Amino acid sequence: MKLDQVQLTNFRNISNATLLPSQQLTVITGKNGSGKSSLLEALFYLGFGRSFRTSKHLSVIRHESSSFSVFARCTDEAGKTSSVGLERSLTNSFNCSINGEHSQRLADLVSLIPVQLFTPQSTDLILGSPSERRKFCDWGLFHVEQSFHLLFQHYSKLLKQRNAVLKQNELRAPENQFWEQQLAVTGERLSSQREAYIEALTPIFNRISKEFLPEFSLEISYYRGWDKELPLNEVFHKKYEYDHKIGHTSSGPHKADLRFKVNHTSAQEILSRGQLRMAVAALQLSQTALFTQQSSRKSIFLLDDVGAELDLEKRERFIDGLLKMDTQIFITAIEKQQLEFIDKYNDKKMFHVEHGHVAEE
Ligand SMILES: Nc1ncnc2c1ncn2[C@@H]1O[C@H](COP(=O)(O)OP(=O)(O)OP(=O)(O)O)[C@@H](O)[C@H]1O
Repeated sequence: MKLDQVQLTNFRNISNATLLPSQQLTVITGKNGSGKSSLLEALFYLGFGRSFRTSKHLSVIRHESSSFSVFARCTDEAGKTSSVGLERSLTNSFNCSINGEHSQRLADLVSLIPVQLFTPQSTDLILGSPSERRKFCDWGLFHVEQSFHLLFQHYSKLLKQRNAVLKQNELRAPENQFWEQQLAVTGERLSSQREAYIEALTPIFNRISKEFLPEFSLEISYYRGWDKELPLNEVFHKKYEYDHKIGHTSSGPHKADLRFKVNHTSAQEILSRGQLRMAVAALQLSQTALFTQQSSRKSIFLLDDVGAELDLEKRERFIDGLLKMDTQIFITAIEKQQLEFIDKYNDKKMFHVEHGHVAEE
């Protein structure tokens, strides 16, 4: 999917903007606080239904306005065009639309627009909590495995139910044991999909990480969230007393993690901040490659403040890699000089943002 036109209304400091981006590379420049990241944040909303900077939708609505909207006209790989968008208001009402049809189901919208993001906070993917890494893995599955979203929702619902029952100490009731069994079956299926995903990602990551960090041999491995020797229902059974004591389920795919090692030691113990960024860039490039390979679709990549993140050579390598996979890229930078190599790209568009006004250069 590629975006042909994007229209924002009352989004942060942008009252109104219409953008006709390049199908390949769109560069957005402007001073600090001009509204560059806000533009990317709006695009991120199309792919995730939320911001990458805040969990409060209301903070995104332009001051003194009652709602914001983001709409886009896009074309898929078969040449079919669609109009999609979403709106959020101060009363927290939410609406998304696909070709004029209104819906409350965010998944319908975000499944159409596969968006990835690289920001100054991207090292959280390695340094942050396991939930960041699960989200990373689940993004790939959500966009490729049709059954994943339902499976994930089903598992989350059953897990909530087990946790509620655990607090009441009624898990041994026969009807609750039935639900626990369902949780174990769903958890095993969810975990198999994640394992297969990481297995497919690993050789791609091994190749790409060597290009970004040739001096290291980075390894990625998957921890499924419980003892690899035991089936999940047995673990639930064995840990019942402990889970009851702590009031929630301590094992299962909701505890899964990805681990990164360099010479058998945690990557975060060895790599510098800049090297961690390169490892994340390699990881995201690998995910884009796998996405393209598994789905024959194109993704949209947002690179925020790229100048602060990678050195010039790695910036170029990253962008070259994404363009090779026909990814539609949006980059923000304070100054064009941070991207001095972009003259070599023919299909590009440049925009400048000043006090929330977006103009093509
Ligand atoms: N809800 C809002 N309504 C109006 N303006 C807002 C709102 N939220 C944030 N702003 C302002 O919008 C401006 C744009 O911020 P943004 O983060 O997009 O800038 P930027 O160009 O990416 O800057 P930097 O280079 O410093 O990261 C800031 O001046 C900010 O104070």
